[in-house]
Amino acid sequence: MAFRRILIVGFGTMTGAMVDGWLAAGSDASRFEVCHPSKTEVAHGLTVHNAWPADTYDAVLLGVKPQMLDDVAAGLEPLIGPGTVLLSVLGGVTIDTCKTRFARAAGWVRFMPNLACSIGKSPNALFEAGLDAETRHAVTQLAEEIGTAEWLESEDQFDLVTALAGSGPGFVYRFIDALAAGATNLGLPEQQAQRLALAMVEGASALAARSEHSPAQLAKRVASPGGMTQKGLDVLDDGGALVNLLTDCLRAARDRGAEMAKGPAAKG
Ligand SMILES: NC(=O)C1=CN([C@@H]2O[C@H](COP(=O)(O)OP(=O)(O)OC[C@H]3O[C@@H](n4cnc5c(N)ncnc54)[C@H](O)[C@@H]3O)[C@@H](O)[C@H]2O)C=CC1
Ligand SMILES: O=C(O)[C@@H]1CCC=N1
Repeated sequence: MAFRRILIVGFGTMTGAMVDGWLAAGSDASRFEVCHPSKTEVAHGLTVHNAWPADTYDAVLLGVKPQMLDDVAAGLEPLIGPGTVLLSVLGGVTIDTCKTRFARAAGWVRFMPNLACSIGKSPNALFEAGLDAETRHAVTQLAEEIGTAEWLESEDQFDLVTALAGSGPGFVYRFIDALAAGATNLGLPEQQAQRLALAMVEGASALAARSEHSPAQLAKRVASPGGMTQKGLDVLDDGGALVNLLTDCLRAARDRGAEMAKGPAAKG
């Protein structure tokens, strides 16, 4: 079985990037429909419904902001019967919350992509409840069309995985900016620093992805003993500075997910 008809509720940055990826991977635009109360057109000429459609779909992809869940849940529920799987990309919204809102669904999936799905490079974290083996396979296929499928067998680590793989691009973009800002602080023209930082990260990550060496080994291959790179690495490694900073960063993002899961009052 494959998901042939998917209704998207909340067609924004994230679900738009997912559709870009699915279309690039060969899906036909007719596979997707969008439900939005005010939009008349969306990218790629997908069909837009301004009211809840009286139709059935293999899957509903929920992509509104988490704070908007209860604004759409009551209207959407009648569309999600025993033939429809609920796929949610909402950060900090648990499977139990999805089950409560859409109790009759064929199954519930937390599907955590990142924006690189638009180029087929998203590590997609997945957690499900209620799926049979065939439907779980269909979700795996859907994820693999836009990157990789990483199933979690327990929801406990979902917020941490979201912080790492979903929010991660935000942290990497900040790192690229910071590299460029550092070089600018030291005298390089800003535009040139940004160009070099971005091209360097692109090349370094592409190489790491296809190298037989781990990132730790690659760092050693760059650093000549007593040379320039080692001096720079010593700054990052001093007292575990970089690891500590990134642990704090991931902890803050992860814990925000748990806070959001407690309910609308916690959603800032
Ligand atoms: N942006 C990212 O990199 C990632 C976002 N996510 C999740 O994706 C979800 C959406 O985030 P973004 O795409 O960044 O936000 P966004 O603001 O770009 O998208 C939300 C969309 O929902 C639409 N919307 C609002 N009310 C609606 C309604 N009543 N009916 C139908 N559509 C409605 C908005 O017009 C907008 O297009 C969030 O829950 C977030 O946690 C998950 C992973 C990564
Ligand atoms: O910032 C957020 O809450 C969402 C979840 C992962 C990426 N964006």
